[in-house]
Amino acid sequence: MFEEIQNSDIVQERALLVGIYGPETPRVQAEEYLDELEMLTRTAGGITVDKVLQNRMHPDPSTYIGSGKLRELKRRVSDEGIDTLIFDDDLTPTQIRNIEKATKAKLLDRSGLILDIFASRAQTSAAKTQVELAQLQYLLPRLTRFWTHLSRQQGGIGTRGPGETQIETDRRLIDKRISNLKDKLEKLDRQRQTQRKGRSDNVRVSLVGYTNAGKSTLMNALTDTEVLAEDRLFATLDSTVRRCEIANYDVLLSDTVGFIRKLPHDLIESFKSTLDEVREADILLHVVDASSLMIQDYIDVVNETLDDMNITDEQKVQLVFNKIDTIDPQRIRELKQQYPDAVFISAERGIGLLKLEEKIQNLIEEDFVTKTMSIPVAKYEGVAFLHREANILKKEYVGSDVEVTFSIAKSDLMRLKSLLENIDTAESVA
Ligand SMILES: Nc1nc2c(ncn2[C@@H]2O[C@H](COP(=O)(O)OP(=O)(O)OP(=O)(O)O)[C@@H](O)[C@H]2O)c(=O)[nH]1
Ligand SMILES: [Mg+2]
Repeated sequence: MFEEIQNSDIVQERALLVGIYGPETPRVQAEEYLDELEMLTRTAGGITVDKVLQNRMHPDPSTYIGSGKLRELKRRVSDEGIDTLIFDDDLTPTQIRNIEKATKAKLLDRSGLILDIFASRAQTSAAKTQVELAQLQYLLPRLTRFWTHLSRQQGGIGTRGPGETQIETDRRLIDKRISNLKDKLEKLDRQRQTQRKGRSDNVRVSLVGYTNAGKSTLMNALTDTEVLAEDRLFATLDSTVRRCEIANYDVLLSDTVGFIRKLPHDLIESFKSTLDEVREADILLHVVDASSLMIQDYIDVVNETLDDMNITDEQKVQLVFNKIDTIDPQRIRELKQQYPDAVFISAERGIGLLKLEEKIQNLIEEDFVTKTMSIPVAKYEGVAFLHREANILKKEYVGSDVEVTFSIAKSDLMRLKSLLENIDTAESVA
């Protein structure tokens, strides 16, 4: 049963990729989706034999593609030695059943493929747990499919009764496993939270962006370390945090998992806590691959995913166009016009990094002010607040006052002021 879930036998499988285009997805876009699916297939270790697109108003509810196309697929599966059909959209259990029956090929959809890649790349206990949870949640509504799979191997027909029982047993097992995994994740979460405590004085910067945009390469360039960066999708699954200095500020820089369109919802759910680093960051550097053609699409996917993960827009987001070494100057000029606030860099060649650091410094300083205030000692709540939220630069007692020089985020300064106003100081005046 659990062997099936792993899907890892995709290694060197020969695959046909299948998608549709129509009123909602123009052909060029569908082609880009399939190119990306090809990259995913390669990352999973498969070989794309061909990409098949069909023009349709909607996916067919029972077979996704039309019956003519289905027959064509069936023929190609046997003629060209195709092992697997990979669909760009998620299929319903009915569609899976019907297509499997008609083509006798192994089926995978985009979510299944992404989950498979995540499973093969997960290194740490947290990532492994998160991926397994997502896989089981993905599998649960599709259990029938795996049963048809098994029943066919066992000779099929007539096994329906025992099959149903088997599914019930599997379902219970999986439910139990899911709740175990959730418990484990909660524990890991608490550990992580303890680790994060004590970091609150630093400025936190998080790298976010589409997979393969160059986040890890930028992390390496800014921190002089070696985080794995490679030309594969989802090279990074866990957040890595590194300390670095930017314009005299102690910065905690975190590198995170990349996003992709149609990221399976279960995966988003289970990776939520990995992205706590992002949630708690002061500044997000949104890294974009400047060489791609549909830049705004990629930016939108990242923004939508951040929304999905309830990452509030309290943080400042700085667009960083990477890989400018791969595009011509004319294109750079166009992009600069379209995105006047973006920074343009090549993380690999070290181009534009000083500009980027300057920008980060500006963002930090926009937010922080340095202040000197005299606070009556009696308003100890105010002083305690400062100790908690500000960087104290100087502190001196002058009579019944304490004179403090501190640097603080503007929003916290407002909170401090209203806190001080609301403390009743009648006693201290007397
Ligand atoms: N030409 C060029 N290639 C780059 C640049 N920055 C990164 N790359 C390449 O882009 C690929 C992806 O880089 P990564 O840093 O792994 O990208 P990532 O955003 O961390 O990707 P995931 O962790 O998979 O989400 C690698 O092959 C890098 O060598 C750049 O400035 N120029
Ligand atoms: Mg990475």
